[in-house]
Amino acid sequence: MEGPNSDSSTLDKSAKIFVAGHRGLVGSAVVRRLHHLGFTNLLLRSHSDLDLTHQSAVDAFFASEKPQFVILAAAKVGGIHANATFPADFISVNLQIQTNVIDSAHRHGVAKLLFLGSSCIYPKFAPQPIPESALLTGPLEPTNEWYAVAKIAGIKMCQAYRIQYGWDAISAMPTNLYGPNDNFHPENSHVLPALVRRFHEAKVSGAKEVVVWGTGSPLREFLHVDDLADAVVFLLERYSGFVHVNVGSGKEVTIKELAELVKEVVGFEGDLIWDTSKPDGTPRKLMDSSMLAGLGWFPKISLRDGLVDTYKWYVENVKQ
Ligand SMILES: NC(=O)C1=CN([C@@H]2O[C@H](COP(=O)(O)OP(=O)(O)OC[C@H]3O[C@@H](n4cnc5c(N)ncnc54)[C@H](OP(=O)(O)O)[C@@H]3O)[C@@H](O)[C@H]2O)C=CC1
Ligand SMILES: C[C@H]1O[C@H](OP(=O)(O)OP(=O)(O)OC[C@H]2O[C@@H](n3cnc4c(=O)[nH]c(N)nc43)[C@H](O)[C@@H]2O)[C@@H](O)[C@@H](O)C1=O
Repeated sequence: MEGPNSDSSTLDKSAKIFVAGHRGLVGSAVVRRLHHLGFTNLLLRSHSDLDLTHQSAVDAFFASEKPQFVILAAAKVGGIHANATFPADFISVNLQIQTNVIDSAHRHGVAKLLFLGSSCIYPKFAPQPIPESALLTGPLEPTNEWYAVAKIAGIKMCQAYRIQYGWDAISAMPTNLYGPNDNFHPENSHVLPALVRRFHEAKVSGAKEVVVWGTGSPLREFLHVDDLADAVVFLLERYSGFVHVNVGSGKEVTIKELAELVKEVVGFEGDLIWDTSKPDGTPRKLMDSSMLAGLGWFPKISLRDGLVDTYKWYVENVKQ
């Protein structure tokens, strides 16, 4: 799906841009967006070619390739179950990747870096919609506090390098994302891809019911990854501020409403069963994206359209 806002791009189309994590949900969407805009000199390395937790390998990569811009979309990512089950991996891997990339990028002359965090950086009971100023004002949601602490450290590292070296490192905080190349793992993924897979498999097998986690009452804000990629390029080109920037759709739904929508889009005709032994997580996390709106960026893809697009991609690429 085409993003609308970064079309009048100002960067040189031959700029050497390293998109870290280009095979993931976000990284692949950023690559699609940059290609659409005519960028011709993208620097890409898969995880097997360059493990970003290896400091010396990352440093050698930056020393030899000398990218001009970096979009840091490589991370250890997962849904509520993965975050709560593998806390050591989520804090350790993320701290290593972002520390290695940010520090090497600075030392080897990268002009600008964009770090991707997440809405989970905010306190569990932050004011709604959540402004950027809510950072570090209260306790985090326990299911993802390890991941959140790493992401907060990433924001602070960008700010520290800006203060000490005048280096142009910025941070974007997306809300819950979905789209092509998402992780559709049955347990470790986020809710939207998990439900796409579960409803699709139930439809194909003729199952009478589908189990959905929690009570269905938590509210979540979803943004299609093509909108996010558009915002990322927009910020890379037009924002050089100290404060991290929220990137949301401004629209929230309950998990129950989401499950009903996925059921309808997939075409499953059975019942929903709620497994209340599973955690709900944060009750609500609607971002206040007025700072980004003030810069002139707005999302374009509705949840229904984005879900139809994602299900089509899933059927064509993941399941027969
Ligand atoms: N998905 C979401 O809902 C949200 C995501 N974000 C943020 O967006 C960013 C990207 O997330 P997303 O695209 O969803 O995640 P994905 O898991 O889809 O992609 C992450 C990418 O990083 C790569 N990667 C992981 N570890 C390493 C490593 N050690 N060395 C090199 N590459 C590595 C992965 O490769 P491989 O698969 O081979 O390991 C993968 O290509 C993250 O910073 C995340 O916090 C923010 C808010 C919401
Ligand atoms: C983006 C954000 O994502 C994570 O936070 P989260 O928003 O809680 O993520 P989630 O998508 O996994 O769950 C959303 C809600 O949905 C419910 N739910 C129902 N059924 C399924 C289900 O089948 N799978 C999952 N995963 N959740 C389900 C689930 O119980 C919860 O109430 C962070 O850890 C962190 O990674 C982060 O930053």
